[in-house]
Amino acid sequence: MATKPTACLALADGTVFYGQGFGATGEVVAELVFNTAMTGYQEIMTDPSYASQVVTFTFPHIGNTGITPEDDEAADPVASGIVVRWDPTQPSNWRAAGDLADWMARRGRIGIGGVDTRRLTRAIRQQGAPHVVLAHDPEGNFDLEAMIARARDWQGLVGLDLAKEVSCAQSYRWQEGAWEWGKGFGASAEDRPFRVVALDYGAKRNILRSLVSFGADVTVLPATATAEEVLAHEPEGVFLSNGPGDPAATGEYAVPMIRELLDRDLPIFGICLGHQMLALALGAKTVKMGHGHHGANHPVRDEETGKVEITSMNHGFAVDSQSLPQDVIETHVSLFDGSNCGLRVRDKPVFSVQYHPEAAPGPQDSLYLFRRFADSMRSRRA
Ligand SMILES: NC(=O)CC[C@H](N)C(=O)O
Repeated sequence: MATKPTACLALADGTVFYGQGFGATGEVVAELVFNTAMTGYQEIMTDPSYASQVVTFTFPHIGNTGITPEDDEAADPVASGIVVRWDPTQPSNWRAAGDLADWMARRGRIGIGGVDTRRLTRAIRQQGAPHVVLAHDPEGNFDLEAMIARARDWQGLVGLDLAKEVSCAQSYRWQEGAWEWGKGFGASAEDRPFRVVALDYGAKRNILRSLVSFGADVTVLPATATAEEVLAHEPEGVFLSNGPGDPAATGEYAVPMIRELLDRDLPIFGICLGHQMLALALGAKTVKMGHGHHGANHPVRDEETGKVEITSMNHGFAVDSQSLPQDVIETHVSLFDGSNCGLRVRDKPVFSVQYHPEAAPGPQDSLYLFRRFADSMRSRRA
């Protein structure tokens, strides 16, 4: 006799997937996205950009390397839940300090295993990222009608401001890095560290580490910090982090703050949500994508050199390149769908990318962007 399902995933259109639950019990409503990375499930789940999203992995073996505290991109998993092909197995990795399902149970995150993730991914590709309810009940009792209605009635990510929710409450100094790593890419040990203010809209730790590696002394400020508060730190450069939710929903605080900073002659570097908010501050528009880009193998062309980078991506909104003003140059383009992946302001040390140069997980082709930020601070000093 088949095992009774203990978890179920209901899509707003009424499609239901059953499987075996693991991790926490309960129910969440979220947007469902697929991620194609073959490694790095822990970094993905702890990336604050995944707030209010359930991630289905196209790679079938999730959990097999366990949980390693050094791989956390935030203190806790932020993705609402995960969908996997195979039930997680016992971890087998010398670095592992714990087990994925236990970790999820302790941190309140729901998993469902045994799902036909190919079929689910095809559905997402066809209809766009659906609203879903994911439920785990060891007794296997599910009120499907209520779940489908809840998914259908959920407002979704458009217009949702989540950056404020996941940001730090107070400012702090980030000191961990890998100086040697930066050195290999051109940071100079003789440089006095560059004073960098990093705005935390849901920053991944490996971004902060990468900034330090390339010579920054990083002070992290909360998402709602004003331009005055930023400038009080006398930054030599300002960094705008990644983060969850709709970039346009930060129009009350982040966008006007960035606009004020643009009037100063300051190097500014943005990643992902930071890129989108910088574009809004410059007068461009952002749009919601069909199913977005979530993976670790996305090809991007540098429009200024013709070089192709393989990048790590995680975004569901994008900058509309048609809306970029005259003084803004489109620097990078996705080779999957031609969408905007980078910009810079003509004659100013202000630039940003849609993808994740800090990897974690993913290839390190784009680390040069951290060096570029350090170089612009070095030139300003000179
Ligand atoms: N990784 C990110 O910063 C994501 C940015 C934004 N929340 C998006 O989905 O497009």
